Amino acid sequence: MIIEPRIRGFICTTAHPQGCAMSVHQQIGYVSGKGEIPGMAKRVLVLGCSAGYGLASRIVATFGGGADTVGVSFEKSPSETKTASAGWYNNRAFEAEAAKAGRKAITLDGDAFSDAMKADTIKAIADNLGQVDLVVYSMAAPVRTHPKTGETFRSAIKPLGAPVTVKTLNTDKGEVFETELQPATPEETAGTVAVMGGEDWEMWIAALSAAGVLAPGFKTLSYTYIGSELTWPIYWKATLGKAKEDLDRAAAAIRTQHGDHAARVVSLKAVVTQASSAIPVVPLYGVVLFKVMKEMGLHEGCIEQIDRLFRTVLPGPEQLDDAGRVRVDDWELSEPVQAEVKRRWAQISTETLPELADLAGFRADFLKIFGFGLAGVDYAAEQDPQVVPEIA
Ligand SMILES: NC(=O)c1ccc[n+]([C@@H]2O[C@H](COP(=O)([O-])OP(=O)(O)OC[C@H]3O[C@@H](n4cnc5c(N)ncnc54)[C@H](O)[C@@H]3O)[C@@H](O)[C@H]2O)c1
Repeated sequence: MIIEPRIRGFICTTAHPQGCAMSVHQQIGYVSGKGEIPGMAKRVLVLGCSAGYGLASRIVATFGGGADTVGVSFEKSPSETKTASAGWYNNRAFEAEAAKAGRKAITLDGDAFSDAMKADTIKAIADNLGQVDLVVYSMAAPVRTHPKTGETFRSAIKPLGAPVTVKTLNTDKGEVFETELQPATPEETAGTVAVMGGEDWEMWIAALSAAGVLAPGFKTLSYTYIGSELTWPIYWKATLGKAKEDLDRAAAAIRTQHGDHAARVVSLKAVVTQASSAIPVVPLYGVVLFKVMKEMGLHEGCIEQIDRLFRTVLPGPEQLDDAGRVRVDDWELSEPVQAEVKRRWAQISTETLPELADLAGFRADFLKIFGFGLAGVDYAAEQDPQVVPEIA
């Protein structure tokens, strides 16, 4: 079949197998081109391994650090007539490239919040890697069924306390408009913390530790977003921020149990992923930010951020913020970048968008998540949705 993008709001319901393979291949090329990262963990577990920051972490671990990996994600497999989700293709492409490089890559697909997936993962680690030295927690999910109580929680992307009026962007139409967002109820806030907070991360570390598959001196990282005050009303000072604050609590609890260096929350920059595209305000902030950072020569996507995290930031002298977090959002939040973003933000409208922001770049990045718009892929060619072609 000929596979084309089918976009519904902020998701694309199709994915291109060869395009996803090309995207993985290009990210591997970026990391390999920078050479080896000395001293990196050699046995790595990535939770949320199939897309965005988790996929980038797995790629950097294997192709920068020479690591064997176990990855966990929740993706949809293909049928004869339907494409898989992009992450499923990414996983197959990653496994093939890792095998070619002589590295182990075992991927488990299913609900990482469940006890069953934790047990399967422990077995996969014990059978294939023995233990892990690094656990990356890079999950972004809309719902979580609690493994002990069976209760299902949903995250809500809402402000706290009072309604807020914010500028946002319809990325399909290229229209900037104001919208009023209603505040979360206490239950919605608690639900968001239950889904995106630190409890599941702690449960993973407890389960891995009890099973004896964490190597002595292991480290675990969980990713957060703090961002600038332009996005705070819907992010950092909103339901998602409450969930992310809970990661800081969880990191401290893991450190108390496993040592001062065992757990860190890492604050990353805004990038285009499936998770971030769904948050109001963030795409508008993103299109302005990307244009400014590109003009200043500071732009990074997932792979550039995560490569910098493992190659430069973590091996360097430890620099933590007041809450004990590692910061790789330093370029995004630097004074010159934020001053210019804020100047443009005050002027942003549907009319000024083409001049002040990079909507075309955002749209291209969004399509790339699903394997569309990559150079070197023949989109007019027939594809078998059940086959991920190898990129030579
Ligand atoms: N995107 C950004 O701009 C940004 C910025 C800073 C920090 N972060 C953080 O990075 C982390 C990853 O976000 P992303 O944007 O890369 O997300 P993403 O949507 O690209 O990837 C999410 C991953 O989670 C997996 N997943 C979702 N539900 C699952 C489940 N129940 N079981 C197993 N796997 C599941 C998906 O399969 C996928 O691998 C999040 O903590 C996010 O807050 C993102």
